Amino acid sequence: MALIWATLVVVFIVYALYELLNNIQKRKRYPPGPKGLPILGHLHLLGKNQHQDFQKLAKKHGPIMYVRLGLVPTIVVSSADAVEKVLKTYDHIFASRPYSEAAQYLTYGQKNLVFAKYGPYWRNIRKLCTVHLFSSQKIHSFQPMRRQQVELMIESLKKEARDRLVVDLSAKVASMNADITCLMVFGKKYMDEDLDKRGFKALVQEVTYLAAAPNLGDFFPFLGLIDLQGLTRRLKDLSKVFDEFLEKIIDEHVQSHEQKKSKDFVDTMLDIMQSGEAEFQFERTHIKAVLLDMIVAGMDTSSTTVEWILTELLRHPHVMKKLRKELEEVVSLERMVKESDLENLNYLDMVVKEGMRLHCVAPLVPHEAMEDCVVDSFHIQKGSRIMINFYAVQRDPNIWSEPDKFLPERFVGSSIDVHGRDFQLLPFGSGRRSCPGMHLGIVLVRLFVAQLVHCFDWELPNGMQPCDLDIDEHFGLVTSREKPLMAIPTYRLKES
Ligand code: HEM
Repeated sequence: MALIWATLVVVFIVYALYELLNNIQKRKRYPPGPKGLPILGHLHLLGKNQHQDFQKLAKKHGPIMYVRLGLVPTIVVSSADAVEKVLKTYDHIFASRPYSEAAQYLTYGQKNLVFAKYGPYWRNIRKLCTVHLFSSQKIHSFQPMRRQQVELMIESLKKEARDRLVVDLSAKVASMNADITCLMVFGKKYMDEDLDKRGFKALVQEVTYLAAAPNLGDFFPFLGLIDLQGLTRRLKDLSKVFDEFLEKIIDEHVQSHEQKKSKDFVDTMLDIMQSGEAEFQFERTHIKAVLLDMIVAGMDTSSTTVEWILTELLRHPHVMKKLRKELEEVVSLERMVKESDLENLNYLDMVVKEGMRLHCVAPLVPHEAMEDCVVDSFHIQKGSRIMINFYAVQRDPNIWSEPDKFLPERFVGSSIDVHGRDFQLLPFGSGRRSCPGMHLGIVLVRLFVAQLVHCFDWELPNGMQPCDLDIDEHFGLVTSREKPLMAIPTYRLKES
């Protein structure tokens, strides 16, 4: 009898606690959001372009919106004010990254910088990359190499101009940027075939596509093993290709390590690993994970930004003309653009800012809440995925007039820049997880755009009119043009 009473008391206490917790939860005010389905939550609302789907939903439900992706509570942030709260006021709470199958398989269990969980490992790796790759001194030291690579691209375009060939500008810029990234990080160039017959551009794009595709394994962990969509199999295949390539690079560096006078980034990381002096665990897999970051984040972002800016210049000939006039005045038709010219090109600066605003290459960036937090009186629970919709912010009609138009003049007399302090324009993010490659990215984008506009007149193929040039997007962690940008160059500088 005593046992029955004791059991009843325990059941009653458990029930009372459950009710109490439930009531506390009910009193918490969660952000508004659309009605979801049982089990799936809101996954069915996501189509090909998630940034645009979320933008439409946020117009109805507000800038801090709750959706449930399978089992994962998700907060979508879509206004400059709300982004400021997340990336500045509560940056210490939202600075982590969520688990994903992509991060798991491509980056050796989140050992890279882009997907690493917030904590001492991430802090150390970030410091290492900042000192040895992204410091102003390092960026400056690669200037002659950048000039040489840009000159090579211009020479090859001159040949194509003589033959009146239609050029795949997307591929041209991507290939030059791949060479620059390889020289900077690995100390030498690699051919497309060194990686795989599909080449750098295609494989890097596959990485950024798979990293953002809604993989059921991310939202229902037990489905990861079944891999209903076949996405995880594709991730594993990709990871094998990159792993073999990175192993080869590390082996080459180990073999030539002692004889080398000047050390590249891989040598520096090997030194740190071999010295055993790192205050954190640092082995071969960690080096491979960080190198993969540099290939993916370094190669695709800058060239995709250039691709979008050139697209808009071709769609707006009067802007192209005005930019060319500035280049003629500052640089002259006697010579190519030098990096030292860039600071004198004010209209170029506006064109680049407007291009980055309109075509945010990283439109939807995932963060993770490390603790419960209240933002704008809404409760956000620990472990929630936070999707920052930079695309929605940068096209918000409450901030930007005619937000879908390409209007560089909107920056005349404006102090807004892209460095992470102005929350209405954040192509590089802001706060702890903001882009460490920002200064390098800005130099590359400004240099490539200026050089291509200064050295060549560009004509669309098959008599296509500027207004017919499409701006269809291929959504991914980096969002590029759906189809490559094609144009015919005519060389315009005075031949010496
Ligand atoms: C125009 C060029 C670029 C753009 C628009 C861009 C944009 C971004 C954005 C939006 C983020 C995420 C910010 C956040 O989580 O809130 C990011 C992170 C990152 N970017 Fe860039 N990026 C560019 C160039 C580069 C380059 C050239 C490199 C390296 C060679 C690079 C390396 C990284 C890395 C490693 C991270 C992860 C940082 C972390 O999680 O701590 N990026 N970038």
